[in-house]
Amino acid sequence: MTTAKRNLQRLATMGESSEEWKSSTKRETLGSLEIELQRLLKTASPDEVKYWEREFSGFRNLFSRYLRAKAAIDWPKIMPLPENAIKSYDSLTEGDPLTIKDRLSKLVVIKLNGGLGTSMGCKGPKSVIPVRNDLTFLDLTLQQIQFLNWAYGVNVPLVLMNSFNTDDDTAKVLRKYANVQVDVHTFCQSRYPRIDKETLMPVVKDLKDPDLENWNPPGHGNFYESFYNSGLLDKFINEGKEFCFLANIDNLGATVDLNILNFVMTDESGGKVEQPEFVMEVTDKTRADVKGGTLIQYEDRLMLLEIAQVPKDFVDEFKSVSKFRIFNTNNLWAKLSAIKRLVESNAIDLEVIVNPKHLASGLNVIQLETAAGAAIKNFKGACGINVPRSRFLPVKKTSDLLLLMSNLYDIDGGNLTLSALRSFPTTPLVKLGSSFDKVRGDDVLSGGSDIRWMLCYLCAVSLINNPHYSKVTVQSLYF
Ligand SMILES: Cc1cn([C@H]2C[C@H](O)[C@@H](COP(=O)(O)OP(=O)(O)O[C@H]3O[C@H](CO)[C@@H](O)[C@H](O)[C@H]3O)O2)c(=O)[nH]c1=O
Repeated sequence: MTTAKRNLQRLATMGESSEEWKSSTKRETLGSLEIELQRLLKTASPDEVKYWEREFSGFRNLFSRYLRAKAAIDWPKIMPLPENAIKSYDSLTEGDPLTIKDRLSKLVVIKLNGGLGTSMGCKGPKSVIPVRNDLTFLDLTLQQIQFLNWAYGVNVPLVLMNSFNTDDDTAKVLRKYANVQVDVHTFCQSRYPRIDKETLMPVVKDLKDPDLENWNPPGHGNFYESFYNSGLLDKFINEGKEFCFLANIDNLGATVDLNILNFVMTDESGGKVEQPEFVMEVTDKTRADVKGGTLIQYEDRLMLLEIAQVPKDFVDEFKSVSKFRIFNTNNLWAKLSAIKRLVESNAIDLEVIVNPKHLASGLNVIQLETAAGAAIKNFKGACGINVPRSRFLPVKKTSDLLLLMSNLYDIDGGNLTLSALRSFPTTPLVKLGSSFDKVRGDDVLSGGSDIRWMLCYLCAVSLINNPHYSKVTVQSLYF
């Protein structure tokens, strides 16, 4: 009798729920996966065997957590956040001005640079899309750090976590920063096999097959392990660095904040309160914040809840701003020695997010991912800080980009601030028709811009400058 038939029989006789059924069949898959991974390893070129062994060890770990995990979050178990879970940003101070330099010298800035510009119709890394005056996310990020280093006479390094999708292109682009006064380091996150949705086995059959469709970067939660494996974590600890500030490269509001830096590095309680090893910057949720994550209290712990983990029936409730009032900006501060301790003891236990995809070949696959903020529950004394919206300027769609392209924001030293000429403290809600989904039709690395997009931009700039408009809706333009 086949495994599937045996399971069917068990289901009929034991009256198992469909969730239990799914879990039990998944568990039986682990053995088959092991055989498949061993077979795949034999197809690796001899000089890459060690690399693949390490990647598969991480993948095996993630896959078995996926098999062990309960299928969905138990919605009624979500509790209101405890009172002290989220600190108010206004309660923080910069601390002693004479020691700011000392604190900055113990900081490392890390930007998550594994994402592509595909959602805005671009090939290549998202970070090389021009935002303003032909300056890209990467240019502006470097300007921000260079400005900080000049202002305080320090040398805060910038680390980029690339993925196999962005590593080569980023390396090419980085050459142009040879004269910039910022120490830039890069490392590449893991590369895990995409899984056939039906068989739950890796799609790839030969490790020499160059087709990148067979692989996925396993989410930014992979940061902790990959940073450790890169050797950079140890290097920075040995140099006396204490904290890292980690953020999405597509959030230009994620600059180094001296108040939060002082909060994580200074024990003002004289040892009475446990110092936070981890801080998540959250912000008041708006109706624009539909995709992403929020902090919840679950099974007596703080937990990041991502939209992908929300059962279908509760998605509207999750998106509402009444029950879930705050939003994870993904600006995270983590103590380097704590990352080392947790990785070495295999104690970073991130919820597995299952991301279904449909490949060009027609195959339905799943990719397993984790989110960096989910580690909040593993660090000691972790908390959230409710930061002003100016620290969260995400660019996920061309409509977000339009705001940053327009003169709604002033730029100084790579930092964006809302123009004083704007009569409202809020930004306009921009809705663009589908003809403006793409930044440009060609490769972002090769330059050249899309004329329709530029016209739309010019039109919107004039709307934004008019204080009577709080909404910009451009469905289509004819010319
Ligand atoms: C999946 C993945 C992403 N990235 C990079 C690309 C982006 O710069 C950054 C965020 O990735 P996204 O896939 O866009 O994640 P996003 O949907 O924005 O969600 C994150 O950021 C949101 C705020 O924008 C938070 O509310 C969510 O809790 C958090 O998970 O991380 C990587 O470097 N590696 C990856 O594997």
